[in-house]
This record gives sequence, C-alpha cells and structure tokens, in this order.
Amino acid sequence: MVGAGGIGCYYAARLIHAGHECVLVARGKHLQALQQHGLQLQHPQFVFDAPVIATDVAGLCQDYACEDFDLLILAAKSSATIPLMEQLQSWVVTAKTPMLSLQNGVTNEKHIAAIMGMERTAGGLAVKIGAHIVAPGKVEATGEAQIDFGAWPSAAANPGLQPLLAVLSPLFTEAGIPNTLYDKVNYALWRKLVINNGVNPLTALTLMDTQAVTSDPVLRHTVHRMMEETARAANIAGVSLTAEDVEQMFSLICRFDAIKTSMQVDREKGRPMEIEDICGPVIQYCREGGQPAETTELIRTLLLRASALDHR
Ligand SMILES: NC(=O)C1=CN([C@@H]2O[C@H](COP(=O)(O)OP(=O)(O)OC[C@H]3O[C@@H](n4cnc5c(N)ncnc54)[C@H](OP(=O)(O)O)[C@@H]3O)[C@@H](O)[C@H]2O)C=CC1
Ligand SMILES: CC(C)(CO)C(=O)C(=O)O
Repeated sequence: MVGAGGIGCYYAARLIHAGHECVLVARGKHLQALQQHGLQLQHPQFVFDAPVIATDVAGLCQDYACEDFDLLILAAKSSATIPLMEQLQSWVVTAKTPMLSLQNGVTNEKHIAAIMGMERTAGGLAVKIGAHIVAPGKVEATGEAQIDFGAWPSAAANPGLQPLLAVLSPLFTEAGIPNTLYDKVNYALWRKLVINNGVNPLTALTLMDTQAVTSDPVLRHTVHRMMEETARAANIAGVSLTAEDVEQMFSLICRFDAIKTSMQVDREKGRPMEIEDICGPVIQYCREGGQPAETTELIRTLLLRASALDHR
C-alpha cells in the first residue's frame, strides 16, 4: 500500500484482518508510529489495533523485489503520484506486478501507465468513505468504504488485466470491502469527480462539512453548478455523463454522513490540496469546449487566495 495515509491504512487494515500480507509505505512521524506501535484504526463497524509491516519508499525498493507482490496499490494524494512513480520507476520495471490507483482525480492512471505500461494499470477509487490520520499511526474512518475499479482505460482496451481483477473483486468482498468492477473505469473516475469537484473545493474554502454545505440554500446551488460543470467537462473529454448522473451524485452527497472532505482536512492541516487534480480537468475541458466552467474557476481562485493567506 504505497501512500498509507487515511485511505491506504483503512483498506490495508481490512486486507490484513482478512489474512492477506500487506506492506504499508509511508513516511515521517506516521511511519515511525506504524513501525513502533502498529496501526490503530477506528470505524463504526470495524476496529483494527495490531502491528503492521511498514517502511518508506527506499526501504521498499531495497528490502523487497517488486515481483514479491501480487498487487501494488497507490493511495497517496494525486499531487504525489508523479514524484512517487519517479521514485519507484527503477524498481517497478524489474517485474510485471500491476498497480491499482485508489485516488481521486482523472489523471493518476495516465501517470502510472507512463511508467508501468497500460497493461499493468488499473484505475480505481475509494468511494463513500471518509478516512483521516488523526495522530501518527492513528486513523479514523467512516462510511461503507467501497472500492470502484477496473482495467484502465477500459476492459476492452486492456483485456490482459481482467483475470487478476476478477480474482480481486471477491477477495475484496471477503475482506469486508464492497466493490464494483467496471468495464469502463474512466466513467467511474469522472462520475466520482462530479462529487469531488462539487464539494471538496467548497468545503475547503468555507471549512464547512459536506452536510453544512449541501444544506445551505446558497452553497447547495453552487455544489450543483460545479457538478454540472464536471459532467460537461466529462462529455468534452469523451466520457458520457448525463443529467441523471449529476442528480444521483448530488443526492448521494446530500444523504451521506456529515464529513470533512480530504481537501478540507488538507487545508486545516496546512498541507497541499488536490486543487489542480480536482478542478484542473473540469476547467481545462470546459475551456476547450468553448464554455468555461465559471463556478469552478471562481471557487478555485478563491481557494488559492485563501490558501495563500493561510501560509503568509
Ligand atoms: N481521506 C478521505 O476521506 C478520502 C480520500 N480520497 C482520496 O484518496 C487519496 C488518498 O487520500 P488520503 O488518504 O486522505 O491521503 P493522506 O495524505 O492521508 O495519505 C497519503 C499518505 O501518503 C504519504 N506519502 C506521500 N508521498 C509519499 C512518499 N514519497 N513516500 C512515502 N509516503 C508518502 C503521505 O505522507 P505525508 O503526509 O508526509 O505527505 C500520507 O501519509 C486522495 O486522492 C484522496 O482525494 C477519497 C475518498 C475519501
Ligand atoms: C467527498 C469524499 C468524502 C467522498 O468519498 C471524498 O472523496 C473526499 O473527501 O475526497
């Protein structure tokens, strides 16, 4: 599990609990705590408190062969994908092990495929989950915590991965991870971006949780606008999202637990936010289509300004 933070620790704990061997790749105080005291994870339906095998990227490349692993999972922030893949490049090219991204955004898979090759690249997402490091080695999680995944960019274009993914699906289920295997994972990635562009930047800007934002009469409208702009961008990018997809994503986030989004937590902790990974493709494709994503551009600009003031 490369980038074992909130999301990576949750799914790693589920897999370890189900009897799978998993190496957690992390860094800093969180890594030290994982090595010295193990992982403590709290979820309303699942508690994990046990030693784990944890190392950093250098330790992974030095102490393990890539072929030791059946699967590499990348669960770092999207902004860390390129640097991590560059660090891993000389290690991953020695084997054929595939990599599954569990990251928000629609561009991670392209960066993974540039190093690993498309035939080793699976796209994926952590869905209906909130999971955050609350102290080094300690993670709190909530939600059904599903995984949506599939061969990237699609099963038809990348059929060689299907046998492994078909094995992974029941394995995830047995580990208590509800999952859906998609033939067209790009559809799942863009559909999730509808939620992320809808609530992540706005919750980070206002420091209000998802429920506060979606029940506010003005902000609720802004969320819906940013979701519509994401669907428009998807269609320009060649991924068909309908008005019904937007309504489903809007109603899902309105009904979901009141949670802090990952971007809100990043701002609160003074860490880099996934602004360009979430808003970037929406802005880029809508501009290309000749009808700019005005609300997304406004909220992104305000958030960049707020973040600059935070760091003054
Ligand atoms: N958190 C959530 O509730 C949800 C998150 N997501 C998505 O899941 C993905 C993961 O998010 P999240 O779990 O919140 O992220 P976190 O920041 O909690 O976890 C990522 C971890 O990777 C570590 N890391 C980054 N670079 C390296 C490196 N070079 N070597 C070792 N460790 C490294 C980070 O360390 P450091 O802190 O030092 O950078 C961090 O501990 C994101 O794309 C996010 O948008 C999706 C649904 C919900
Ligand atoms: C909006 C949410 C919580 C949905 O899982 C998410 O993906 C995030 O916090 O980044």
